[in-house]
Amino acid sequence: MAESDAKVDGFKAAAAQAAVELVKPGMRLGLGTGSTAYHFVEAVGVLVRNGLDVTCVPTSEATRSHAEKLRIPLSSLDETPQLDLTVDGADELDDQLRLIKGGGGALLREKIVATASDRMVVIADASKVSETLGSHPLPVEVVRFGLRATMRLVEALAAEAGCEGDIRLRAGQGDLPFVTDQGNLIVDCAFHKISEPEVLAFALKRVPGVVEHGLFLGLADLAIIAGPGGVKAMRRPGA
Ligand SMILES: O=C(CO)[C@H](O)[C@H](O)COP(=O)(O)O
Repeated sequence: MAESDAKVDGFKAAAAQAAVELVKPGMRLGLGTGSTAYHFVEAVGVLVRNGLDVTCVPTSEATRSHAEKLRIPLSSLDETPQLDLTVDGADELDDQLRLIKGGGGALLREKIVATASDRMVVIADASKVSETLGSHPLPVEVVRFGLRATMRLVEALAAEAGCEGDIRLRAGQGDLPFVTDQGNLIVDCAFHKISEPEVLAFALKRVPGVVEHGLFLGLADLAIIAGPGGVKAMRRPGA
């Protein structure tokens, strides 16, 4: 039976609380996006209120406004191009800490911030862990120009990479498409099973209209997973 929303939210909060233990004075932090990262931002807000000195780079406008309300000192990657630690959620992860991200539409900034960080830590409730990626649709950020041609090419190259399924433009408000913080669109690809994420990632990067995809490969070092059995750490093999 599926856990209740309140229970799942409690697991998200527990994972975030465990991750905040990694935050040390003077750190430059990347702040993720989504309902799990929300708890982490809240916890950092408490540390800041208690006098901790940190500098944070948000991965979305939503996280920026949340952090501003908590008076967390903010910076940008232009001012602070190298970060010590980024803590972010994920839509799905496997035991090699390969991730699907972008359910909240922030994948591009999230990937840029995670890549600029010495360490990326994922926080999630246990329902996000999968044996094989693909249960969650893969978000792909695309430019508006040539949208239909880009979607056709995504479909064709993904099929060559062994992934087939429904590919659709993410809806926003009313009849409008969802627009990312960077002014791009998101195409959600319901592949159901991504047996070789590296092969698919390489294929998607060949499409000129694709800005970035939600496969985060080799980026996360540690995942903090909370569920009915408590809080557990998963490490990337070889990290
Ligand atoms: O990638 C993301 C946003 O772009 C989020 O981290 C991901 O969607 C998980 O969100 P949540 O913690 O709300 O389940």
